[in-house]
Amino acid sequence: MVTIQETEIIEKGRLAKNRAEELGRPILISEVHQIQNMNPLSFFNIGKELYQGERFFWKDPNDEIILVGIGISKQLQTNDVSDRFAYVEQEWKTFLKDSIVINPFSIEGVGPVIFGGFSFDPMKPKTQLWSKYMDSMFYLPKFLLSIIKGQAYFTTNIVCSQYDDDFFFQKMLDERNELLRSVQSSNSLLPPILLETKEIMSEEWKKSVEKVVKELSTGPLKKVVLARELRLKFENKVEPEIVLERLNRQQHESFIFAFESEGDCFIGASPERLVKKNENEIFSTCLAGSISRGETEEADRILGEQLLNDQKNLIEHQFVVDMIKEALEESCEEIILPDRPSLLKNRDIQHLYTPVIGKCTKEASLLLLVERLHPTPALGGLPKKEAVEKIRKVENLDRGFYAAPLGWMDYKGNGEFAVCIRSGLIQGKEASLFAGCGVVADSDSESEYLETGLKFRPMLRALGGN
Ligand SMILES: C=C(O[C@H]1C=CC=C(C(=O)O)[C@@H]1O)C(=O)O
Ligand SMILES: [Mg+2]
Repeated sequence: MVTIQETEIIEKGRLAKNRAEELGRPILISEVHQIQNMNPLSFFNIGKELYQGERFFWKDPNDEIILVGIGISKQLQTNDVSDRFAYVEQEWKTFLKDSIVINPFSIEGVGPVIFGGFSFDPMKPKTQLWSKYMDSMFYLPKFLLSIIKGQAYFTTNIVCSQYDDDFFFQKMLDERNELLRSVQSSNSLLPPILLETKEIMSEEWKKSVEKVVKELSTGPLKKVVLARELRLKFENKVEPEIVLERLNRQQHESFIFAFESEGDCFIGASPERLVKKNENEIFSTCLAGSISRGETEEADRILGEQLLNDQKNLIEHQFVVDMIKEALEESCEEIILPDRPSLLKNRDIQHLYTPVIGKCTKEASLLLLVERLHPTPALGGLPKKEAVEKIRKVENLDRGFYAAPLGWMDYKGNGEFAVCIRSGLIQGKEASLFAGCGVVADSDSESEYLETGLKFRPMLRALGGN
């Protein structure tokens, strides 16, 4: 059992209350404790009863940073399309001002950390599908479990107003202790039973790929990523906890994420980083160009070789490399990347992969980098603006958070965002899965269709499909 004994919260709470009174606005108190290790999935599960719809889960491919948030102590969100990145940045800064942070550890990902993201295209008319999610949406959790390079930390965030008394702080601490006490209880959840899989407008989708291919050889567009949807029906309500546990097991070398909102859950296992910032160190990833995995080691190696030498895929990949390099050049003093892609192999698919590292200038904040990079031509196309407009026009899909940046940022400005592909939206007894592919002048609609089929597999398997 995990317990947190000593606590400064009550004492500092009085200080925060006075500060709130003086300034006439709520003040954040955040307290960090080092704790014994606990299973992050079990921690996510115990929030189920009291905090469903108010949880998030994040794990990077190397297990270096795992974050699980439960309860919402503050939301930063807007549907205003202008300057949404700067808006979140500004709101977060303002909110942190005058806060009281009790954190003896100088490591990333502990203390006040917000988690969330930005929808793919705020200009695309919203449908019912994503009605529970805003275009920019972040949570500061009440309770955050951070497992950083194997060591567990627990952050309690309390937003206190001038009207809060000792009783209020004691209540939060009781809530925390209750939560930590129940970590060991295991719940028996029903695995999803898939009843129906429906491809949404797949023939129309192939036609739009063909149409875009024709335009690519004549107009200014060089690449457009087109996505499609699978709608699934289940016998019972799908439990995100089980899906998360399976994704974590089946796609362990990916970013594993879940982001709940009012009963819906956006969830997935993405192999693609958008950007990570640790002080002035920047890491990004170019991932585009795909082929299937082989049944045997030899067959797999041959497929990999084929991909590494395939002109269509190399071009599809190079657009991403050029754009990411250019976007980072604006804010980085130094950028290092290999001159040829290597292979990144996931369970169902292999990709062309180019990692990028850089050293950014002082002015470059994480969200500024996210704004510059999103969407890379692995998700949008090239040129960026024209490609996004094309997608808005021809795609019969409300992408919502699919292919969008989702991740975390701490109070020191460090953080990481993944590109949320290989993902789906769970809604009670139904779910939508999304997959897209880079359409270039040499694309063939049937092969692109099959490629998206491979990209549905990780989510389908985790949801009990084949
Ligand atoms: C858009 C997706 O994948 C991107 C990432 C890697 C390879 C891709 C490709 O080869 O087309 C896509 O650009 C998706 O999985 O939905
Ligand atoms: Mg492709």
